[in-house]
Amino acid sequence: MTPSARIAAAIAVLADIEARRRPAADALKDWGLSHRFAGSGDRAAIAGLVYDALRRKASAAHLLGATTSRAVVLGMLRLDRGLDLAALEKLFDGGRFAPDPLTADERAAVSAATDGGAIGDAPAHVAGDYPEWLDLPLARVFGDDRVTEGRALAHRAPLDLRINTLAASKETGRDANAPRDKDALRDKVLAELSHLKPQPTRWSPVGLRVAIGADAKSPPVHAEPAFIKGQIEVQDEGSQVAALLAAARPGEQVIDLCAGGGGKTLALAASMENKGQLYATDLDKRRLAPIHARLERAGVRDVQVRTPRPDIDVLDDLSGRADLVVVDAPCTGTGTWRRNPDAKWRMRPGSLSERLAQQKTVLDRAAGLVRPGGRIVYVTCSLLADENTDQIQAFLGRHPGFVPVPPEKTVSVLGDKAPAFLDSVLTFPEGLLMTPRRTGTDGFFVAVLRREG
Ligand SMILES: C[S@@+](CC[C@H](N)C(=O)[O-])C[C@H]1O[C@@H](n2cnc3c(N)ncnc32)[C@H](O)[C@@H]1O
Repeated sequence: MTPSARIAAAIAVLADIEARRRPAADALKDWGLSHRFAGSGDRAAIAGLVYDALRRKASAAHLLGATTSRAVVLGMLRLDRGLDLAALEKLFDGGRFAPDPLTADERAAVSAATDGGAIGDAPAHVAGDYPEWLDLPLARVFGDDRVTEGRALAHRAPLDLRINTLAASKETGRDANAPRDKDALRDKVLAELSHLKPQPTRWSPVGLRVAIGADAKSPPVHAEPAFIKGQIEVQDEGSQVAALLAAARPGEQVIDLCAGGGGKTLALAASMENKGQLYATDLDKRRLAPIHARLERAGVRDVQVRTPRPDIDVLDDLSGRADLVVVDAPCTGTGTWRRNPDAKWRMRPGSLSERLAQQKTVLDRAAGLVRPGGRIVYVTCSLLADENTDQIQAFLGRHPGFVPVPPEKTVSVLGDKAPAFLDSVLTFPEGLLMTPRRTGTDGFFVAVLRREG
């Protein structure tokens, strides 16, 4: 397909998303099924256009003074990809598979935008590309910075990988993860993945980052020998750091209460160097199911999966015994808008209240599992105070035996990176917040709560 035809296809897919209020992934899949001639490169490019347009939906529509899919794609190409009038006229040339030529109004609008994507006097939620109803909640956390925070959330996310240090002992046969074995593994993985040009991540000592171009597909990491051998996992650096901040130590009794597919469980198991006991559970057994294969592949030996059962508390025997309970809570996911731009516009106030109730339930359950002197680590991938600091304040009100550990202490596990990390995050008495703008990661809130002995 020509670049123009790909743009026309992206406009059609966006129109379908809007008209039928359906998820972008479904609309893209249907488009692929009804256009079987399109190759994988075409599909990736069209998906890239659709997701980038969703990322910049409000500012692009504002630039063009219209909310049609055509306006949003055109605005995105100008604001996000920096195409000037001449380049856009070449693409919108009215050819057989191309979008219609630009109108006089469209030409004027795209010419008015400055390079770098500024759009003048737009209100904060438009310039920051987020739903208007979230302006007040975001202003509460970020103040005037909410526009730049929103802009950073409207960029494409890189692909982050976590090196599984447990694979080092699998390779060497030695039980302990000696630092030299870990270094050797990292060098080996870097060499094996050199075609992806990975770079070490800024904060996580076990992270690698792969940049993804505008029209490029995410590389098929699952087919890499390093992945098959359990040496790498796909995990955003923010999620890696959240797991590191939990500071699970070898020999501890740790519960991962919202384990889902096991992303954090695997990282916690690596911190524990396969020593101690990690219990993984989730409310939803379907979400938990993939964890078994992932644990196997990663060479994790110290995890017991406790699959939920109706009318039975599968953690009953652990009451008041855990050194650490990790609550990777269900949340609105506002910190992951870079990866899910579709979710940004689909989010409704009702889903926030639902998540708040779930967070309260799961935090209260965690409180009953921690031993005196033990800790709860509460994590969300949300930016909203209601789900983060407010939720923790309310918890502390209900459970006066817990105290928050100050972020200055929590970050010490990052070693020599701790001071710069602390300067980058937003800190609160209850915890800390990473954001794409501040830490280059997805948005993650982390609170550590110690049960007094
Ligand atoms: C953010 S996801 C977990 C992601 C996972 N930890 C990972 O790193 O891949 C939140 C999880 O909480 C689970 N959940 C919701 N309410 C729960 C509850 N009351 N108890 C336990 N898990 C719950 C959901 O099913 C969902 O899998």
